[in-house]
Amino acid sequence: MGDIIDGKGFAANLRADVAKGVDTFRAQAGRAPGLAVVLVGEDPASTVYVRSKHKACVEAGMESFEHRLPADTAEGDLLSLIGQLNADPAVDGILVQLPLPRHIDELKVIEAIDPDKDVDGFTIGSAGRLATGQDGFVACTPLGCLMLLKDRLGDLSGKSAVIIGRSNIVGKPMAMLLLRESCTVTIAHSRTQDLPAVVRGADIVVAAVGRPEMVRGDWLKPGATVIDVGINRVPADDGKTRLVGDVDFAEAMKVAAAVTPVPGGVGPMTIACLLHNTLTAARRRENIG
Ligand SMILES: Nc1nc2c(c(=O)[nH]1)N[C@@H](CN(C=O)c1ccc(C(=O)N[C@@H](CCC(=O)O)C(=O)O)cc1)CN2
Ligand SMILES: [Mg+2]
Repeated sequence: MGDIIDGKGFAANLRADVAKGVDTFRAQAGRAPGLAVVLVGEDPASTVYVRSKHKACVEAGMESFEHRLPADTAEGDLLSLIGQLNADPAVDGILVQLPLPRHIDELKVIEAIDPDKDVDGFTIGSAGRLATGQDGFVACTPLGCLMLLKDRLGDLSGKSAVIIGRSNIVGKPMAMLLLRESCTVTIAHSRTQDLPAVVRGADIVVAAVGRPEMVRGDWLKPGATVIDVGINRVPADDGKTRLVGDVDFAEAMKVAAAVTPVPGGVGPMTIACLLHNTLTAARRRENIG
């Protein structure tokens, strides 16, 4: 039986470390780090995530500036709000909760964020900095996955990693991070031929496709480390719904050395890494170590 990777516990420790860092920052800078969170519309999941981010910020001793805009907000109004936040000295980090309503061009909005305040790591500037090995912000979910992998495995150098999914916010930055750690990286996707055989070659599997329990136990190399980024809501036996990942957890646990659960694995790391990035942004802006 493999081990369960306790992302929730790791995230709680990271948040406590950030809170200590915030105390030190406040003593040095005479102010708290500030995060602006922008939510457009009332998508129920996004509303929950934004509330969690606000609560986590306050618990870490940071300033949280919440901007809730109606679903029919004009793109131009959202862009001018981002312009104001870019110019606001109390704001170290800016986050626009995704997805945005369909009439708004997500790329245009993200690109309006100052890369020095891009704590979500979604701008082209941040992606470019990551790809070229310069200081920038790494998207929170892949950063959280990397932290869990390094905690579990130590040095990742020479390991074979397969990432299933090629999104800009998880798959691609994850590949860059693992390459930076000297892994041999494969990005698999919907057109990959014989995906089970590709996954079977991996010491590290990161599943980020959004397909419930797609990765089966017999796809895994015995002793692999499995990071499940999927958060899929599926019907449960009692007529309600339950959350499952992209990996069949019970099967994976029989073959792998360690697996992240859903919930309680990667998800909590996303918010903890957001706080981590915001503290980093504040330190950089104040030129503090
Ligand atoms: N601007 C952003 N938008 C979105 C991001 C992001 O990082 N930045 N990521 C996701 C949503 N997300 C944070 O925003 C997020 C998703 C999931 C979790 C989490 O803790 N999940 C729990 C389960 C929660 C549940 O019961 O539904 C878990 O996995 O244990 C936190 C944050 C998309 N948008
Ligand atoms: Mg859109």
